[in-house]
Amino acid sequence: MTGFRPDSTRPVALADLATALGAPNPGVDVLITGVTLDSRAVQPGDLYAALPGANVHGGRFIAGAAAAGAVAALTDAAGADLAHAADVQLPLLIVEDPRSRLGEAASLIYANRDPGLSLIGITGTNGKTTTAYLLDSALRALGQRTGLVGTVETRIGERRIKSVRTTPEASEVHGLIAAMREGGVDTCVMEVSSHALSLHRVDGLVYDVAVFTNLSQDHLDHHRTMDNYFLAKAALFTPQRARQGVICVDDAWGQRLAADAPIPVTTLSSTGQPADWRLDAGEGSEFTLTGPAGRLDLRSALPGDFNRVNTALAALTLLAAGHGIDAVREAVLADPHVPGRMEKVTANTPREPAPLAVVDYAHTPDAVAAALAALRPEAAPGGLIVVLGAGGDRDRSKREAMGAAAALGADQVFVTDDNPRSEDPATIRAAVLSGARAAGAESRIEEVPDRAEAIAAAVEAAYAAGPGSVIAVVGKGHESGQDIAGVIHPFDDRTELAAALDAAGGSA
Ligand SMILES: CC(=O)N[C@H]1[C@@H](OP(=O)(O)OP(=O)(O)OC[C@H]2O[C@@H](n3ccc(=O)[nH]c3=O)[C@H](O)[C@@H]2O)O[C@H](CO)[C@@H](O)[C@@H]1O[C@H](C)C(=O)N[C@@H](C)C(=O)N[C@H](CCC(=O)O)C(=O)O
Ligand SMILES: Nc1ncnc2c1ncn2[C@@H]1O[C@H](COP(=O)(O)OP(=O)(O)OP(=O)(O)O)[C@@H](O)[C@H]1O
Ligand SMILES: N[C@H](CCC[C@H](N)C(=O)O)C(=O)O
Ligand SMILES: [Mg+2]
Repeated sequence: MTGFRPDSTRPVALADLATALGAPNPGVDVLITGVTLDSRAVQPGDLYAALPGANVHGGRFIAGAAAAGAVAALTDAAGADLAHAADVQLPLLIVEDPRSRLGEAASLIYANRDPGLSLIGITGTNGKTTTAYLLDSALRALGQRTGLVGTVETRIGERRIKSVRTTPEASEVHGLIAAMREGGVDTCVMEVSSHALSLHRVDGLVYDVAVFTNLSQDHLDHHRTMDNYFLAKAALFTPQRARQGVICVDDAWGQRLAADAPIPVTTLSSTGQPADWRLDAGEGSEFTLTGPAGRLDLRSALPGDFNRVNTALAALTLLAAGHGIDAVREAVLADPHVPGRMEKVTANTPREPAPLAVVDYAHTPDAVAAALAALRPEAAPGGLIVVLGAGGDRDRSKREAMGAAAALGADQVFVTDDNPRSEDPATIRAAVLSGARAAGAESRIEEVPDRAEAIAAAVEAAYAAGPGSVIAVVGKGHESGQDIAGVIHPFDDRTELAAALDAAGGSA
């Protein structure tokens, strides 16, 4: 749960909601003031959406929801059967696919047909969080009050709360937009995951600008094929969901999206593909953007070619949203802080010469390759050392490729645990290791199950490699816990890395 709900609501009569959803009217005169799909989060006056799930049918919790103050439930026939079997008296709105109606219901309940603020939605496999922070920082530099919804946190102006998922469920998303309107937010920047699109989490919202970063392997556990994964993302670039698009056409998926999108789009290329805007890399982190509205000389605050692209996408999104080119140039140069993405970590008492130590969120094969390529120029004469694992209960087929990308991109690889979740950690490591071993020499690859020990071993290896060495701890970025068998153990790569650097300093 995000924990944000609007303070005031405009109650909706159950009969009106039934009409809007095309559900039979239960004939009970109640007013609805909120909505949730989690019985544990019900507040008095709520509609409880009892949805069928992968583990359980929400219909099982209708009694609990009623006890907590829900005044009606939205469900399907199976949910209604469960409610009747439990002798629950709550009025029911029964529709065929309640998940697909939740956005519409929430939009009505939270009066979001006209949200009263600008909405920017960012999708793509990698770069959503980074681009969202870049945009948020630039919008604030432009004097706007901003809202942010994404992997790291949800923010309304200065109020912030840690995120559980990248894009919350429709009931929360709509509650958030209403709370942002109340809080005087001018623009909300939202990461829109492919899960969100395929699971109807952003139904009922129309983005002023939709942004596409890139597509590469991830989440095939959910989408099965890259084509389905692409189509889930492409659904954002339709008139029902967005007024216009900003699309990076560096990969073939972006090119396909730009060619097929039934909305106006602005394209960007950093690789020489035909596009409206061309990105030319300059010295260090500098680059120029050249396109129909002129030329922009910009600089990326974060290392890596890909961060030039993210910065360029942020700039083009602001132009698309109607900001002038001079204002955009200034705003994009405002220094953003992006937690856990290419974030430098330093020791309190470093033993000099200290290695460059970076925490990054790369958890796909493409991102691991991109992050290591970004750090390669820094790694001389010492080596580039990477620490990584892969998450459990997620796409299994990316693990070998992540290991291979690590062995190809780094000189030394420490394979460790990420969030094993319900899976056997050794099995996950074995997949990462086999990919690494297939791509690199055995002597450069080591398995250290405990993540803190792996980080400490990487620090020792960096000192052994000598001056100019680099350590990249990737996969968990901003995360503050490690999920092992459903228990979240406090763990922050940045803290562990700083502690390991300090310990190495102390041992000098
Ligand atoms: C595949 C997926 O996204 N599943 C989501 C889905 O699960 P589900 O429908 O199968 O849920 P279930 O456990 O069977 O329960 C059924 C229903 O009963 C409800 N329930 C359950 C128990 C209870 O006591 N009371 C109650 O009301 C649940 O809220 C749910 O609506 O609905 C649940 C409730 O909202 C989500 O928690 C769950 O997300 C799971 C935990 C998840 O991890 N999703 C990840 C993969 C995800 O969404 N990731 C994306 C992409 C990340 C990125 O690349 O950035 C994200 O946006 O974060
Ligand atoms: N434009 C990009 N192209 C390729 N790799 C990128 C790009 N931007 C960031 N990365 C890499 O991907 C990692 C994840 O970036 P970020 O958190 O911004 O993406 P995300 O799309 O929000 O990911 P998630 O879906 O997990 O929330 C970064 O830490 C970096 O290694
Ligand atoms: N939003 C991504 C985050 C993955 C981060 C990584 N640390 C992992 O646990 O796999 C997901 O839910 O797939
Ligand atoms: Mg993200």
